Amino acid sequence: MLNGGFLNITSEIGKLKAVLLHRPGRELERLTPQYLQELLFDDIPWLNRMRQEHDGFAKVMTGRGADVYYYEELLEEVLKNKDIHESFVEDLVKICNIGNELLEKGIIEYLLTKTPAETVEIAISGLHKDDLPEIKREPCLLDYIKQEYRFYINPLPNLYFTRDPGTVIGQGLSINKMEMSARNRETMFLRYIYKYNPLFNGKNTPQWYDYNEKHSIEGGDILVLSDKVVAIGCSERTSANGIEILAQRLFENSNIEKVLAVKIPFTRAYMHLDTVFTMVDYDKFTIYPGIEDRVSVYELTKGRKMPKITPIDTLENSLKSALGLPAIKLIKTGRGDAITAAREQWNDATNTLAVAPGVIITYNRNEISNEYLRNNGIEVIEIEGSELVRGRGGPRCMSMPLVREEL
Ligand SMILES: NC(=O)NCCC[C@H](N)C(=O)O
Repeated sequence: MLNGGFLNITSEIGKLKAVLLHRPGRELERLTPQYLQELLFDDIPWLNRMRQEHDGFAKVMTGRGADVYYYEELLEEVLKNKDIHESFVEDLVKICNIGNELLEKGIIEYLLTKTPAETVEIAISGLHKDDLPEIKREPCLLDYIKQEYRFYINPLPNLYFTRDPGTVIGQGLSINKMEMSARNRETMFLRYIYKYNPLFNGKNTPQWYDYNEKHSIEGGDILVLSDKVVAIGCSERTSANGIEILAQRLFENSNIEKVLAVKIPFTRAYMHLDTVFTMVDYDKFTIYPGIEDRVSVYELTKGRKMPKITPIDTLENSLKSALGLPAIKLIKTGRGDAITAAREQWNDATNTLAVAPGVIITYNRNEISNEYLRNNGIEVIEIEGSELVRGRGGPRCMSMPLVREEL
């Protein structure tokens, strides 16, 4: 097995040492009511306030001893190499499916006049049609038909949910295949960072999955429960096929011995497993009440070509056996009250991020759930999130842990 990389995640709760974020930028100012649904938003955030809130989130993590890295900075470092810049620009235009060769060529030429920082900015916030200087060419039908749509390169307003495009499992990295096309390009950025940024030490870091694969897997569904067990939600975003493939690779190439496939209802309100269930301490989880009875759990272990599958009766039993614990505690959001829980789950009360065992970050707006977590012995650090929450994600969604202390 390869050894010597920087990445190391063997639990959900070990002290957080390094994390990858994206500070919301101009891409959020390119959301319009017309395209909200397509871009997976429910409302239009106020960017300045959102950035303040995001800085507050980052500050809590640095205050707790974690190094904070930003997508935009790691990618910019990589693009300082001229050849990599060139290949990135070509891949960027290719993945956007613009569909007219001359136009694509013009956009590539334009982007190659930009500095690495400017290219990163355009790659994330999009290329508005008005920003492209006139290219000498005959107009194509696309110019007329798609006139209403204002971008050659779409903005990526969901990039601040860094949890989803990539996941560190053990000492390796899964570059995920997004189910939603609005988010596909995010994974390509991570691939460049993994391959070329020395921090990721790509040569010595195994890659478990790639965004070019056929079956979707999104990071919000992957919970690294221990150095031997991973839970993966089968959801609106993560396919059963993807889970099987990733599981078998982990069994063959890492220390992981068991994958719990947790099928949750396929609906936007519970888009990923971490929107209804997160780990908060050695033996404690927070859960959206009622979901325990609507999930089915399958234990996957190493098979000859594909994993062996054993259905397990309850989520609770699967966790106890996987973690080797006599008992676990499921702490219900909204103190178990159906209306409070539904309201607070929508605002990501269940989507907590542990910075150490029993110490979690949550949004301050979820008052009842936060108080109930405290009553159950959890230290809750609250952050502002009135604007951040409008993209439908909480502290766990907004972070991609790179290194945690071993338990
Ligand atoms: N892990 C997560 O649940 N991430 C939240 C992603 C929200 C984003 N608007 C999306 O729909 O993909």
